[in-house]
Amino acid sequence: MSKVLVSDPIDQAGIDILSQVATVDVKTNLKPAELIEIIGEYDALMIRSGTQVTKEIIEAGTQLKIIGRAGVGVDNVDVPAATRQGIVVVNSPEGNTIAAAEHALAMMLSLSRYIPDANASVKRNEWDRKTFVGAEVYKKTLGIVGLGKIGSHVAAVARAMGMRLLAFDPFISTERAEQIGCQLVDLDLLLQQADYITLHIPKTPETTHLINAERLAKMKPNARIINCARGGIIDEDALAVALKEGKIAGAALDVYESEPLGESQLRAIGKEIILTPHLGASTSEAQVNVAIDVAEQIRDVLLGLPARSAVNIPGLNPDVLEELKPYMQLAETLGRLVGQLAGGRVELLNVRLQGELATNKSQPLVVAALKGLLYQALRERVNYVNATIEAKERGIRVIETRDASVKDYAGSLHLEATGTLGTHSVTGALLGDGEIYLTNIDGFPISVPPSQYMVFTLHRDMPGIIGKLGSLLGSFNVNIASMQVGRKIVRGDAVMALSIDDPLPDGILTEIIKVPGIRDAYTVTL
Ligand SMILES: NC(=O)c1ccc[n+]([C@@H]2O[C@H](COP(=O)([O-])OP(=O)(O)OC[C@H]3O[C@@H](n4cnc5c(N)ncnc54)[C@H](O)[C@@H]3O)[C@@H](O)[C@H]2O)c1
Ligand SMILES: O=C(O)[C@H](O)COP(=O)(O)O
Repeated sequence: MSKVLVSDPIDQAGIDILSQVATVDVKTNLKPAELIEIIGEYDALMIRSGTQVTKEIIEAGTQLKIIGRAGVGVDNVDVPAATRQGIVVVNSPEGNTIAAAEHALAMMLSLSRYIPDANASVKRNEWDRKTFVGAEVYKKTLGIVGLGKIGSHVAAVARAMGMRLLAFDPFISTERAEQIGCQLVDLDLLLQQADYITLHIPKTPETTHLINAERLAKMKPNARIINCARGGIIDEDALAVALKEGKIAGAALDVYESEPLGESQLRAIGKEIILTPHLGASTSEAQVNVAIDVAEQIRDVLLGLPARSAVNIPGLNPDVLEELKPYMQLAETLGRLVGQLAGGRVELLNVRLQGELATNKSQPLVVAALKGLLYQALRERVNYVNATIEAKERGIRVIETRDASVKDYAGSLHLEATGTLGTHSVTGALLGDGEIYLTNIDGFPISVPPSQYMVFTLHRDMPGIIGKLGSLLGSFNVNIASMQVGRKIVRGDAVMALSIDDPLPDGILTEIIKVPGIRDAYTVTL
C-alpha cells in the first residue's frame, strides 16, 4: 500500500479520501531535518503553506510521486526540482477563492471602522467612542490589483456595496474588466485615485516590492491598502514608514515577507494597521474544499491516473484533461508500442492527430506518447511530469501534425518513430465503448485491441504461414489468445498481430524469423 505524509493541518475529509488508497501519517511541525529523514518512505506529500518543500527535501523523497498543496500558492515548493525528479505538483486553484476574497473584504471594513482596536478597547473595560470614528466605503473608489479569481469576487461584492471599481491587471482585457464592473487603468492612476487598494496577484520577481516607498508616496493620504495575496508584494519597511508619517491612512496584512512574522516595526503601529496570521483560506468551507480537491488528485496519481490541477504539467488544465482523458491512455499505449517496434535509439517522433482529434490540443497527447515511448528505457521513472525533459535530454525531436481529413475512425492518433534501426508507425483509435484499438501497423490496416504481450510479424501473404507460426509457438508452449493479419494487397506484404498469454520466451523471436516468408518479427509488452 502507498504511504502519504500530511505535514500541515488538513481537513479530515481529505485524510478520509487518502485513506482509501494509502496509509496516511499526519506529522505536523516537522523541522526540515526531520522531514528529510522520513520523506524517503513516502509516495506522496500533502502540505499547506507551512511546510517549505526545498530541493533537499525533494531529493530525499526518492519514492515521491506527488506533492499536493491544499491551497493555491505553490511558492513554498521548489517546483523545478520536483519536475526534474518527475514529481507531480498539484494545488487547488479555486477551493479557497471565496474565503480569501471575504477575508480581504473583512479587512477593508475592519480597517474603515477600526473594529479590531475598538473591540480590544471594550474588552479592556473602556468606552471610547471618539477614537474610532471611521469612514464609509460607499461611493469610495476601490483599486483592485490582480483581477483573477479572488480579485473578481472582491469586485462583485464591493460593487454591491456601492463602490467605484478600478483594476490593474496587464493580463486581462478591457472587456473582461468591464463585465466585472471595473475600469481597467494603469497602476499609477489606480494608486492616485483609490481610497482602498487590495492586492490579488501572485508573488513573482515582477511583483516583489511592487508596492514600494515610491508607489506608497503616490497614494492619497486617506488611502488604505490590503494585502491578502502574498508577503513581499508590499515592502514592509516602506509601509511602516508611510503609516508612521501619515502618508497613507491604513493597511491590513494577512501575509508577510517572512512567516511567521518575526520582529517587526509593523506591530508597533496602532489602529491604522491590522495584522492577521495568514488566515485568508482559514474557513471550514475552504479547508474542506481544498482538502478534498487535493486528496482526490493524490489518490488519482497513486492509482496511476493523471491529476486535474498539476502545476508542472504544461497544457494539462482540467478542461483539456477532461476532453482528452480517454485519448491519453491511447497515446501512451501507442508510444510504448512504437518505441518497442523501433528498437534502438529513437531520434524523431511524429505525433499526428487525425479526424475529429485534429481540432484538440496536442500537447497532453504528445506528453503521454513520450511517456510511453520512454517506458522501455526509464520504466516507472518516466511520467507526465518529466517525459518532455527526459525526451529532450535524449535528443528525441518531436513533430506534431494534424490531418482532419482522415475519416476511418471518429478520431485517431498516429505515431511514427524514426531511430537508429529505422522507422515504424502505429495508429490507434477509440471505439464506441472507449476501448483502444490498434488500427494500423507500419502502414498495414488491422483492428485489434492491444494486449499485454504481443508479437508482430512482417511477412509475405502466402498459404501456410499462419499455420507454421502457430505450430512453432505451440511447440514452445506459447498460447495464442488472438491473431489478425493486415494486408494491403493479396499475396503482397502483410503484418500479423498476435496476442499471447505470457511473455515470449527468450530465443523464440530468432526462430520465428527463420520461418520461410517471415521477414521480421517483434515482441512487445504493453
Ligand atoms: N491569504 C491567503 O490565505 C490566500 C488564499 C488564497 C490565495 N491567496 C493568494 O492570492 C493571490 C491571487 O489568487 P487568485 O486565485 O485570484 O489567482 P489568479 O491566478 O486567479 O489571479 C491572479 C491575477 O493576477 C494577475 N497578475 C499577474 N501578475 C500581475 C501583475 N504583475 N500585475 C497585475 N496583475 C497581475 C493575473 O493576470 C491574474 O488575473 C495569489 O497570490 C494566491 O497565492 C492567498
Ligand atoms: O495560497 C493559498 O492557498 C493561501 O495562501 C492559503 O494558505 P494556507 O493553506 O496555508 O492557509
